[in-house]
Amino acid sequence: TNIKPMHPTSIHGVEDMIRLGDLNEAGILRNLLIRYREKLIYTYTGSILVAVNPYQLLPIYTADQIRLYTNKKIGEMPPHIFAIADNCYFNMQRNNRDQCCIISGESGAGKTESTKLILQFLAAISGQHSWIEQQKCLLHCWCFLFFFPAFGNAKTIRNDNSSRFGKYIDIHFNKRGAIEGAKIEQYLLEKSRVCRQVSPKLISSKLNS
Ligand SMILES: Nc1ncnc2c1ncn2[C@@H]1O[C@H](COP(=O)(O)OP(=O)(O)OP(=O)(O)O)[C@@H](O)[C@H]1O
Repeated sequence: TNIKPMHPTSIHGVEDMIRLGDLNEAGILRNLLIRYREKLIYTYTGSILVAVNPYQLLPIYTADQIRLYTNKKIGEMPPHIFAIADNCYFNMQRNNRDQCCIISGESGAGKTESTKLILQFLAAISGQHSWIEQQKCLLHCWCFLFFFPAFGNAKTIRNDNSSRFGKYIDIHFNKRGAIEGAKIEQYLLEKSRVCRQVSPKLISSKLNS
């Protein structure tokens, strides 16, 4: 008796979940599932971007995609992590104010990958000014992509390359909008993320069972 007909927006899914007729947990999950099946891993909820980890390389992070998302308003193009990066970059330039991006999710959700994609976008659009600036941007990105994982990541049951600490990354731009430098300001070491080796006894009992 409590069964309600599905709202038309829940049949094909929507790009911005603010527009969902069934704005409840089931409606949101269904919308994300419909889009995920079509390999559409990004969905907006207003100005928040929800990303579903595809666990496969999708052809949506190319140089062409960067060009497509540069200097566009949120909502002008389908939801994408590049749209968020572009929005931050142009708001910073337009309003001359610092911008902040918060990336959250459970272990293995794709936070580090999303951070890398934002850096990739910022390096591409801010390194357009000169060759030296472009090389500087690339150097900063390489530090993030290779040095930090080498020191601070470990394989866990949830993620083969899991970060053992949270990062607060400050990216500094010059007046022309090119990346000047970057620093990691704080480390957040959660107790639950400190890892240790499993005891040899436990390993052998697992192997024998
Ligand atoms: N956009 C994406 N495209 C393709 N694969 C992805 C994407 N996002 C995440 N992945 C895959 O999921 C794995 C886990 O992602 P990631 O390391 O970013 O998670 P995390 O949220 O930072 O986890 P943790 O909190 O444990 O560090 C990656 O190694 C990658 O294989």
